[in-house]
Amino acid sequence: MDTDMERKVAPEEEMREWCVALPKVELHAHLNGSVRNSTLLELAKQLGDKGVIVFEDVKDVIMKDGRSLPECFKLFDLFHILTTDHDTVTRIAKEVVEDFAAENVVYLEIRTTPKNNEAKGMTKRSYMNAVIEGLKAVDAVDVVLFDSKSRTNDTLTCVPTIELDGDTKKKRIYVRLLLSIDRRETTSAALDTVNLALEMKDQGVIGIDLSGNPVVGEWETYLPALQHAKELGIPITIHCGEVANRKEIQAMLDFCPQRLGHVCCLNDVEWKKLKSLMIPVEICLTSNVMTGGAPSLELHHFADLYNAKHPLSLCTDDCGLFSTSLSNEYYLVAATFGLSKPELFHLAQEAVQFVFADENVKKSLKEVFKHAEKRLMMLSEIGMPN
Ligand SMILES: CNc1ncnc2c1ncn2[C@@H]1O[C@H](COP(=O)(O)O)[C@@H](O)[C@H]1O
Ligand SMILES: [Zn+2]
Repeated sequence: MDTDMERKVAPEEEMREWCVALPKVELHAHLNGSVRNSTLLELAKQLGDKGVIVFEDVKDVIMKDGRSLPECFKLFDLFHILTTDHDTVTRIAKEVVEDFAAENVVYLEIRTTPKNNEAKGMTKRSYMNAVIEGLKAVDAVDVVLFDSKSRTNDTLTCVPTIELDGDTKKKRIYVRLLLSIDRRETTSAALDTVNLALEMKDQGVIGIDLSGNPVVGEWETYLPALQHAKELGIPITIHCGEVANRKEIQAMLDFCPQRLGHVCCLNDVEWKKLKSLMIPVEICLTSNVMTGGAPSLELHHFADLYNAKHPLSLCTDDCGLFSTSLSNEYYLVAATFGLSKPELFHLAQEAVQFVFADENVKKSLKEVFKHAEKRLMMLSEIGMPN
């Protein structure tokens, strides 16, 4: 029988563990799509007991495997019923950060749609305050939420604290917020969100996202708000090409945001244009395969972009909804496309370049990776690519 010292680990299992140990940067994660199933079930049970929903129906929906794109958006409406009060928003924000930190995400941009809900006395501002309260309530890890220019002592003296071999130091995770404009919103509501992002830039809000059901709404509706954000110097990321809307994909590429999410349904001309513009892409493998944006993992456009050395970063999109994790997304890349550990490390490290946070944070993150590289090399005697 194996002793602990001689523990034999299957290569697949060893690779999974290595992907967890790898420090990672998450740039595309929706708050309400990243909620733990156990929390959703608990919230559903409470609302079921109050007679607001039928628990058994909701339970089946939450636990179902595989979701089409239209089903996802039905589910989000349900999630929003479950999570829409200030205390619950605070709770899920706290848990989501804890979960990402637990798998060695060292920098997290979490995006969420600020919500008005008169019945709950909620404004977009109070919703965001509840999110921030959740981030501050995290105790298990050290959350760094502000830019060094707006607060002192937060980022300049970062000591990397990736724990791979039983150190007892607290882990550190940088967290920044992106405010999402939902495609159902009006121009004026979208402008409110951009103005809120400006107002909250000293509180960890560093960017704008355009998301929501891709078959709903018109590009022209959000353009004034996105233009406004651009003029204010607020970085922007856009969900692009989840469906084949030629006119919109063209307009999004012409707008040239700092980053794009998904880029699934681009035709040859659009694909060439994306590559020539070198806009960094947030790649969401599991999400795209589950919602039909990519035919399979093997045929996912990751391979084309990766081989072309296009700037990209692996992301989860909605780790709760799609039952994945960022470590799993790295594992899938290794298992599907045959990337080696040094290549995976390089991929994770490169994502630092595309974060919306300031240069001090980037510098600290580079240190984190430098430090981790030595440890990961010790862990599996790997060499890094030149
Ligand atoms: C699957 N692909 C996707 N495509 C487009 N938008 C998505 C999305 N996944 C999530 N969202 C957007 O994020 C919201 C949930 O988080 P928040 O309430 O903002 O925290 C959804 O309502 C949708 O607008
Ligand atoms: Zn998304």
